[in-house]
Amino acid sequence: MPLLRSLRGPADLRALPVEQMPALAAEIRDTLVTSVARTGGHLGPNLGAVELTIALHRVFDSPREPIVFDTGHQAYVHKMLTGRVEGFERLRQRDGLSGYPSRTESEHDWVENSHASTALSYADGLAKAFAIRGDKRPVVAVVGDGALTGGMAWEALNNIAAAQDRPVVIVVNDNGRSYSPTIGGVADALASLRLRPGYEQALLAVRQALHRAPVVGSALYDALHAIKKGLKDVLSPQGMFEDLGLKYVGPVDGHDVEVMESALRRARSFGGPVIVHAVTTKGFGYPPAETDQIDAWHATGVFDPDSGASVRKTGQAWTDAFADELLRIGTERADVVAITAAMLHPTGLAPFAERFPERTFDVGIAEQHALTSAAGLAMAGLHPVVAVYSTFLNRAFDQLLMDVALHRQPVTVVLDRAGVTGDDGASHNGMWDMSILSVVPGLRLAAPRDEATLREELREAVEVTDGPSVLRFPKGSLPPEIPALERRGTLDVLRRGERADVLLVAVGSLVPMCLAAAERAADHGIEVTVVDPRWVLPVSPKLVDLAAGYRLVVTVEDCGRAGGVGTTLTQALQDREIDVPVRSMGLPQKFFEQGSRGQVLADAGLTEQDLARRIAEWTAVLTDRAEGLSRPVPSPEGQQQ
Ligand SMILES: Cc1ncc(C[n+]2csc(CCOP(=O)(O)OP(=O)(O)O)c2C)c(N)n1
Ligand SMILES: CC(=O)[C@@H](O)[C@H](O)COP(=O)(O)O
Ligand SMILES: [Mg+2]
Repeated sequence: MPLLRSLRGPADLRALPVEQMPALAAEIRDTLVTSVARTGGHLGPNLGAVELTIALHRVFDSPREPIVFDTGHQAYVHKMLTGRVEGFERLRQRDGLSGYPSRTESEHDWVENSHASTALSYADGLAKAFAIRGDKRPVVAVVGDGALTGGMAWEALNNIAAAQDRPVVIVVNDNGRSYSPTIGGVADALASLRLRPGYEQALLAVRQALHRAPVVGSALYDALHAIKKGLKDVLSPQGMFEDLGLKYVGPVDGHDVEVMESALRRARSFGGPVIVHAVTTKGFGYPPAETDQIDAWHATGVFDPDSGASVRKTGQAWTDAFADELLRIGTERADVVAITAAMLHPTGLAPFAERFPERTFDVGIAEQHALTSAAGLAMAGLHPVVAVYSTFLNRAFDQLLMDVALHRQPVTVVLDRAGVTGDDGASHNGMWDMSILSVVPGLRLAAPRDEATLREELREAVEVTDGPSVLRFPKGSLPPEIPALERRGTLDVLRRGERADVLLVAVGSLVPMCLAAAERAADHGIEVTVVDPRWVLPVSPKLVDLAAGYRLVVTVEDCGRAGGVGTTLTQALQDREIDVPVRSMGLPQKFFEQGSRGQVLADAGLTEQDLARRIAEWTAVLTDRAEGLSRPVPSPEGQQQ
């Protein structure tokens, strides 16, 4: 039986001789490539964490001694070694294996949030709790060099370094990259440490040489001890970590299990906070992932394992349209600058960066800094465009509220992956932005429905000069163009019902579904007018005027219902003392298990069938309450004829 599938858990792994580890690593690597080729996933990061994870589970007794993975996208090997290798057939799929650690999957998994730079804070908390209970077990955190550029990581390090008797082993998995090469002073400091010969390597080489030399017994021990002391003085570099009061072990070859084990055992023996600096290569052992476009192998779709060629071609993506329009704007306006939080390619800023390198800033995985730095750029007369995934904006809410909006600074935030993303699980769905941003005074938010409105609304956003403007669009391919019948202020009328039965306010990516549902409703004699508000914040007075003429208003959004368009429109109607009933459809405030976008939207009842049925139910209730539904279609200015 192959070695990997013979392991029931870490105890079996620890029982194997270290000489078998290269064979096990090769098997794991082969399983990663063949499996992720079928499902898609984070191949590059996991190929880089094979030996490191094997060594961790041979030195530490998970789950009793917690191993916390930062971001968690590199925990596939951890899952394989903790009894879940069979689950990779359905990686990132509904009822399959999560692409991140999952507490419901295994007691070995502690943290399932995929937002970076959190692991050290969890480790700090765990270590403090153990210390309070007089428990001396160590806590291990695996943090990437990218995640180490996030502010929380340094807040945690500041705390971890404060207690020299709390055993926290921090494994820095340093492959020099987030998606792209990691930027900034932290990256440079790691690079300078990385370039120095590793104490562990040298020690292992000396030990192997001595074992071959005619030296035995105490003479061997004395020689080794003397050499270790000498090596330590010469090779063990001083660095930023030791200045902080953290012991430092490394740099060590993160692809050599024996060396990693030695380093981890030494770190464990300290009994206090210690950094093990593992040097790895993203995509290690699979040439396509090591050579061309390493960015692309960070999170890959389905591919041919033999050639590395991507198998599934998708249509033009929302991101591409944004990238192209921003580039055009950048050629027209020298004051427009771009900011990314270590995701230049995924957020579509690469073309802008290529053309305007001096106007593009990669701040590392530091969204909070990105927003406040953008406020600074704006205060000096520029117009920053900050491109982040919707879910990652959450951590920069206060910066957007107080550093940008309070100061009425013209910053444009572009939220890619807004709405349900699905296969990256609960912490990746962009389902929070319209809820949290609806409370920001002076903020304008647009939700384009197609390429034309994306380009148009991006241009409108960068024209805003007295506060933040936000654009949100989903992951994936663009829909066909959706023309408007007419424009009223900022809103587009997309379909006109014969009677003022129902006004359907369709937001962004769900417009096609709403139009289809309106046709279904019409088949049952219910007349539905469909409008796209385009700018959902602030609520358009034209929308309020229009809504006043209908018997029922239904809002549909790919975002949490709390604080969404349904809520803000209801409040706007109340403020005008207009008593038209509003029914809002959106995502329930819950954490969705991984699945396809379609599956999660269906779970939330956001399908044309569900929407048509709900409209029929609501109108039936209203019919029971009132004498009939039909009202004359309101005149263009929204008043009754
Ligand atoms: C707050 C936050 N911003 C952005 C991301 C997107 N993201 C996922 S992994 C990753 C790069 C992580 O780099 P590193 O920590 O070095 O791990 P590696 O992939 O190199 O192993 C980024 C930016 C995220 N998960 N969380
Ligand atoms: C782990 C992480 O946050 C990202 O790598 C995430 O997987 C985004 O994937 P997409 O870019 O495919 O949406
Ligand atoms: Mg990295």
